[in-house]
Amino acid sequence: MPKGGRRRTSKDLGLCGTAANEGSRVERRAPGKQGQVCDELQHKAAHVAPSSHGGVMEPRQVPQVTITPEGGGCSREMQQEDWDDAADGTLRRHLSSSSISSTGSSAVESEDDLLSDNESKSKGIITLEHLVDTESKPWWKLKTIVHWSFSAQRRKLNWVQLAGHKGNFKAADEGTILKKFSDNEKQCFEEVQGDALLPFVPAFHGVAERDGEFFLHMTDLLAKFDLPNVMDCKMGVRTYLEEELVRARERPKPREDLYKKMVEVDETGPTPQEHSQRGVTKPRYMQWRETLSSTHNLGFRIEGIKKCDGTCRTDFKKTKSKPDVIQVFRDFVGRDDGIVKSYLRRLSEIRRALQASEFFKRHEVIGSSLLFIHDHTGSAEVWIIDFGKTTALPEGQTLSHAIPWQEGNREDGYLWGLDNLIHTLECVSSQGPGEETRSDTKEDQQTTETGGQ
Ligand SMILES: Nc1ncnc2c1ncn2[C@@H]1O[C@H](COP(=O)(O)OP(=O)(O)OP(=O)(O)O)[C@@H](O)[C@H]1O
Ligand SMILES: O=P(O)(O)O[C@@H]1[C@H](O)[C@H](O)[C@@H](OP(=O)(O)O)[C@H](OP(=O)(O)O)[C@H]1O
Repeated sequence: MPKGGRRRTSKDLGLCGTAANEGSRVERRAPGKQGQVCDELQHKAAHVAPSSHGGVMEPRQVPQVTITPEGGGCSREMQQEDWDDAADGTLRRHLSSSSISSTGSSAVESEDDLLSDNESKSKGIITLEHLVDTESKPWWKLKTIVHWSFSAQRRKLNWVQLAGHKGNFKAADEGTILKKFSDNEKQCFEEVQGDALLPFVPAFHGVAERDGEFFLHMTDLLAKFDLPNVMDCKMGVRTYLEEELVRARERPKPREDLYKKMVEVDETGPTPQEHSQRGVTKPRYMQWRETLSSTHNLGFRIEGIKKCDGTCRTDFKKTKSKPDVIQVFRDFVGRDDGIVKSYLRRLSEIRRALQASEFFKRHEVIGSSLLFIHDHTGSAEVWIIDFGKTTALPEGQTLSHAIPWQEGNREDGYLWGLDNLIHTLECVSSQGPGEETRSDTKEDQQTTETGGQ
């Protein structure tokens, strides 16, 4: 979740050349090389792309993406089947303007851009549309195909960013991705080395530089899956930092973008004053999001789901009640009880690890997600991602992660949310909820003190 700001230099980051420490190793790719790699990839793609006419793809074989009318831009990457569809030249896809590879514009853009997320995070189911007619666009304008060598294609076709900020991710070497640098997140990655949580967070490969910008280099959790189903659940009862609350109180800064997002979902959301100023403060928006979704009543919320059939949904802002959440989970896992069991096992392991973790005890974990991934082979995993807003507590202070938040105590409700999440999945399982969780999780058990912004 690193925010805009100016570009970081290695000096800003306190990095000098290649540090000995693996955690702070900076990889560099020479500026200009990317263009060359891109050209090579274009060249290769032109020769390996499935085509009935020698090496070069014909315009009519180019897949694009369609967002259904109710939709905005769902984060969406090309899927394997898209490629297959492209091969027989029968499908055509349109892509929302905010999404990656939207316009079929110049192929000069970086291949990495194909991993970028779109502007709006939600709302659309992507569908295929059969090609009736063809537009003749030169193949070199169609960046959806020309960027990847065949070996790299499969992984990239699988990749999806379900939540978070646009453009935060880039492709990297086989099985890895780059996330925009945040000092806070880097520190967290370094601190979990040696902690009980290590087996549950993506492997961290250090800091990487691309064309003067810095990134956290980490394992791509989707890489080893075959057409994965992916779900992002944001954990905790609170999604903003206490310091954001304090700042907004001291210097309230109503934001129009947040006001617009609020009105888009619920016209009656803003107060009369917010309507007249056409702005809401960040904590106010975040609290509204929390109470509208299941963050407040369950301690987690669903941010997005991508299924193996290529459909992608991030329109869960109002998915709040336990039965509604259970229904979404049920749909996500299909009727596969084996997958549910694997997820439950993994969640129990994560729970044990959290309880044993020194890192967890000493950090306020805000905005972090659990990423659920499974595929048709029966493989199912859950990973802890996004430490962008995970903050160390003052020396000597620890959190229970299970008691209600009151301003000042910095509790995040993570464990309470995890128990509710486990209970939700148990309800999805054919065996129903177990005794243990049934007794200690209850919807709406936690009340939070918002401090009102
Ligand atoms: N290591 C990873 N492997 C595969 N996919 C990942 C990985 N990390 C993140 N993602 C994808 O990217 C999305 C956003 O990740 P993340 O939450 O880290 O981004 P962010 O920009 O910090 O989000 P936010 O703005 O909510 O804090 C996830 O929902 C997931 O789809
Ligand atoms: O999910 P929505 O409704 O799109 O709302 C965004 C979401 O809650 C992000 O977590 C938050 O970023 P942080 O977690 O980094 O605070 C972002 O704040 P931002 O607009 O200030 O980036 C919100 O706009």
